[in-house]
Formats: sequence, C-alpha cells, structure tokens
Amino acid sequence: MDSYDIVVIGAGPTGLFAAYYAGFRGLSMAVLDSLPEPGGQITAMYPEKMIYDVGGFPAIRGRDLVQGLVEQAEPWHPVYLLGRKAEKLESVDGGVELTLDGGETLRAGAVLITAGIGEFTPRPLPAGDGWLGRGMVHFVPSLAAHAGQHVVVVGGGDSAFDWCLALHPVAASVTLVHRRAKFRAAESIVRQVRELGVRLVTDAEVTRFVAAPGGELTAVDVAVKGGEAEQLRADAVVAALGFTADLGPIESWGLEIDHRAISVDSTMATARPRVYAAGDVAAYPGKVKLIATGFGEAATAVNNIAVALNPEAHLFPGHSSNVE
Ligand SMILES: Cc1cc2nc3c(=O)[nH]c(=O)nc-3n(C[C@H](O)[C@H](O)[C@H](O)COP(=O)(O)OP(=O)(O)OC[C@H]3O[C@@H](n4cnc5c(N)ncnc54)[C@H](O)[C@@H]3O)c2cc1C
Repeated sequence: MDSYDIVVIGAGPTGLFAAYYAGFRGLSMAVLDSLPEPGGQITAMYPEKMIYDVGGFPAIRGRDLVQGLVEQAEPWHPVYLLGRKAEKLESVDGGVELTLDGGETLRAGAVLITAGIGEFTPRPLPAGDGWLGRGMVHFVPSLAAHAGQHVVVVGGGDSAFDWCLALHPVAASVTLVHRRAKFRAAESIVRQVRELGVRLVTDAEVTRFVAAPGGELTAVDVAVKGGEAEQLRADAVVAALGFTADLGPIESWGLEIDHRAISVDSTMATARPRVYAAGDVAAYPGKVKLIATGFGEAATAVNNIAVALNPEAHLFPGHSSNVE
C-alpha cells in the first residue's frame, strides 16, 4: 500500500497550492482528482477566462494560473492520481486510510480535503454515448490537440462560447450547435463569437455521431426544428452542456457538513482526527469562496498538519524567501 505524509483530495487551485506547501514543509504528498486534468473549477468551467483577483497578477488567464500552480509544486514531485476518486476514509493507527474507486488503498499521515464544490459530472450528450475519448470531449485540456480540426461545440452557455473563442484561432472550422434559439451565455461573448464568423446552428440537436470505416469520427448528424436535417463535418465534438457537482462519498465520512461544505476550525481541522479541509469545501463563519482564500487556507492547513505529524515541528514555516 502506498503511503504519504499528506494525501490531498482535489487538484483544484487550493489542492495544487497545498501540494507546493507540503513540499516546502518537507512532506511527501499525493494529489488525487476525479477529473483527468488538474485545475478544478478553473479547468472544467473557465480555463480561457481572465481572472482579476489573484494577488500579484493584475490579470491572468485561468489556464495559465493552473499551469503556474502545477509548475510551482513540481520541484517537490507530487504524485498525481488523476481520474481517481476517493470513496472511503477510515481512521487507522497514526493516520488515515483512503480507499479509491477500484478498491486501491492509500495510507496517509493526514488527509487534506480540497474537494471544492465536489466531484464534477458532465451533463451527457445522448448521441455521443460511447464516444468520450474517441472524438468527443467535455472540456479541452490542450487547444493544440485540435489544430486544423473541424470542431463542433454543443451547448449554449458561457463555456460553450468560451470554447468557440479559444478554438477558433487553431481549428480549421468551429460550429456551435444549440437546441434553443436563445443562449444562456453572456451577450458580450455571444457577440464576439458571431463577429468571428463562427456558425451558430440553433434550435438544433446532434442526433448521431458518424464514423469512418476505421471508426474515427468524421461528422455529426444534426436535426433542426422545423428545418432540414444536415450533416456537419467533425473531427472533434466538445459537449459543453455543463456539469453537476456533488460531494458524493465525502458526505458519508462522518464529518460535520454545513450547506454542502465541511465545518473546520481555525487550523482547518475537521471533526475527525488527521482530516483537514481547505478551499471552497471548507466552511466557517464569514467564509468567502475565492481562489485567494483557498491559497491562504491551504498554507494554514499544511502548516498545522506538519505539527500534527511531528509535534516538534514549528507551526510557522519560515519565509520561503530565506530558502535557497
Ligand atoms: C465561472 C466561474 C468563474 C469564477 N471566477 C473566479 C474569479 O474570478 N476569482 C476567484 O477567486 N474565484 C472565481 N471562481 C471560484 C473559484 O474557481 C473557486 O473558488 C476555486 O476553484 C475553488 O478552488 P478549490 O481548489 O477549493 O476547489 P475546486 O476548484 O472546486 O476543485 C476541487 C477538485 O476536487 C475534485 N474532487 C471533488 N471530490 C472528489 C473526490 N471524492 N475524489 C477526487 N476528486 C474530487 C474535483 O474534481 C475538483 O477538481 C469562479 C468560479 C466559476 C464557476
């Protein structure tokens, strides 16, 4: 069984900063996330948006903030367990045992839950059943992977339009398909996408994915309300229909849950020994759910964990600027 000083549950901005901090404190760590990529809500919902309220960055694109956090933690070699979900948590002698989906177990001196608003489940595109990873994605980790491709984006919210904006410069073509005539996305972003000349097919639904004899995606069939069905060339489909989020198994771990978040004290400790929480998932009076808040809480949690694991350790870590 693999064993770490800290297992961080959730590779959103809070979990990634906690990985840096654990390394800075000389602690070994694994970071697990049910998503296949790090970055939490930023990666899943707004990687192309500019963020204006992270200290030190007057403006930073979501994707770049996540990359910076990953780079910042990298010197400490965090073990990333991506696409893996924490299912069960048990207190054991000297720490915590976590069971992942698939039955694998991990031993941790302490667990830091940075699960945000919970595990994301993409809203399904029924016609795309069986196509995930074979031409269909729910979000785009790498724009370069779509260079020169014909891409069909399905959805009418901000993220669908964000993907159109981001993909337009690299893709051969981008077409948006939405089942209504009205969009949920902000008017300004809809206008930008229209101005780029992206084709918007509305009152329309993707009914079938069309494969070449080799099995690769070549097109999608689209039914248009009151109009003629058409076939759109497609090397890739981005199904941007939104996500549902759910704390899922974490709610059954014997923690104190308050409005879908975990109650913590000022050390970020939960009701269970050696289990801490930080970021959006951590609740206390006056809590403000922001990236900047999560960074501070991650530092508080990890420094307190360092003392819980070794009572002779100092709570104050020293200044990073003093370390060569
Ligand atoms: C559209 C939008 C715009 C925003 N703009 C801003 C902004 O401008 N400024 C700002 O400060 N904040 C903004 N926010 C809020 C900000 O994104 C959140 O405060 C931040 O992402 C919280 O980070 P986190 O790491 O605590 O949680 P999250 O980012 O939610 O990450 C939690 C991670 O935990 C994983 N997870 C959950 N349960 C499990 C499990 N059981 N097993 C494995 N993995 C699990 C999830 O998959 C997820 O990746 C915005 C949010 C949205 C939706």
